[in-house]
Amino acid sequence: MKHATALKKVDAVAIGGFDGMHEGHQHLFNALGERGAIVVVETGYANLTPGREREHFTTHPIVYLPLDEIRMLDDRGFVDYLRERFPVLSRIVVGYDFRFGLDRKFSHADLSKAFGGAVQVIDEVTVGGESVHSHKIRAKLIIGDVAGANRFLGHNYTVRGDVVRGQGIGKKELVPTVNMLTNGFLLPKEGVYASLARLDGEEHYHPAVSFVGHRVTTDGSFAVETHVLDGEIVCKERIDVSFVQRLRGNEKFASLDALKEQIGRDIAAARKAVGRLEL
Ligand SMILES: Cc1cc2nc3c(=O)[nH]c(=O)nc-3n(C[C@H](O)[C@H](O)[C@H](O)COP(=O)(O)O)c2cc1C
Ligand SMILES: Nc1ncnc2c1ncn2[C@@H]1O[C@H](COP(=O)(O)OP(=O)(O)O)[C@@H](O)[C@H]1O
Repeated sequence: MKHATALKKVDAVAIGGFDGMHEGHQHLFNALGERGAIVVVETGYANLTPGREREHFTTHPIVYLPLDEIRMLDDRGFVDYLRERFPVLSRIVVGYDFRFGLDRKFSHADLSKAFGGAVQVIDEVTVGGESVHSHKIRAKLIIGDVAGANRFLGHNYTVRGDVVRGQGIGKKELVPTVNMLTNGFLLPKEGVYASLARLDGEEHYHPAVSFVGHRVTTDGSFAVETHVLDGEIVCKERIDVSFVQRLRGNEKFASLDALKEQIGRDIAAARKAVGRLEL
């Protein structure tokens, strides 16, 4: 949040790490009123929505607290710390498993006692009978289950980054692709994905197919590259790639022609998966 004056009006906060801004987190945010803010406890390990990426998934202002500043506080110390920053705070929203303080010693019950005001505890949020948590979303991405990760997130898993130059083979001999850096984001398992791409901050997403992995058929280097399905495009600075469905694993082909044929099949499969999808 930019203005210290705005903090003075915040009457409710939701507290947590909030990496992913997933379905469970959204239930907390829904309980915040008009003057509610999100308090992110920054561990430095967020890789689903690193840093300010979280701001794409909420309309509430976000205040970032470094974990080092609060990890040693006891329940009273933590409440004092919050009151200092939010002088008219009357409600704290946390999840059923919220813990804080040294060795995660304190629970929402301790917070309730120390705060005196309202502590609203959100029940466990599940999807398909499974409890939603950031670490489970990471586990799904690592095995390439982007569809499963998306169900937990409640939105398509999206990585953003600067556009970089590729080897220059794609455009000449295969298909044109936008290569990107994905600093800070966890990438799904190496392979080919039906995706949606937003180019240079455009409003809408284009259906696309993305490759994540070592280009074992060509120079062996690691790349995240996206071919947009709906014709010639220009993308110079930034690209957002949302992963929708895994199509296949990374493979080494005997020739560029064999890879090109497979890419043709990937494009057809991606078109089927995302051709008519809109965000
Ligand atoms: C849809 C798609 C699928 C791909 N699949 C593979 C693959 O299975 N194995 C591989 O080594 N490279 C794969 N690639 C990456 C190509 O090797 C890469 O596009 C080529 O090296 C050109 O790179 P450049 O854009 O940097 O010039 C794929 C690329 C796309 C667009
Ligand atoms: N599935 C869920 N149901 C209800 N509350 C949750 C859920 N997941 C997280 N929360 C709450 O959201 C806040 C942020 O939790 P955090 O630890 O960052 O999420 P996660 O457990 O997904 O890593 C905490 O108050 C936590 O209790």
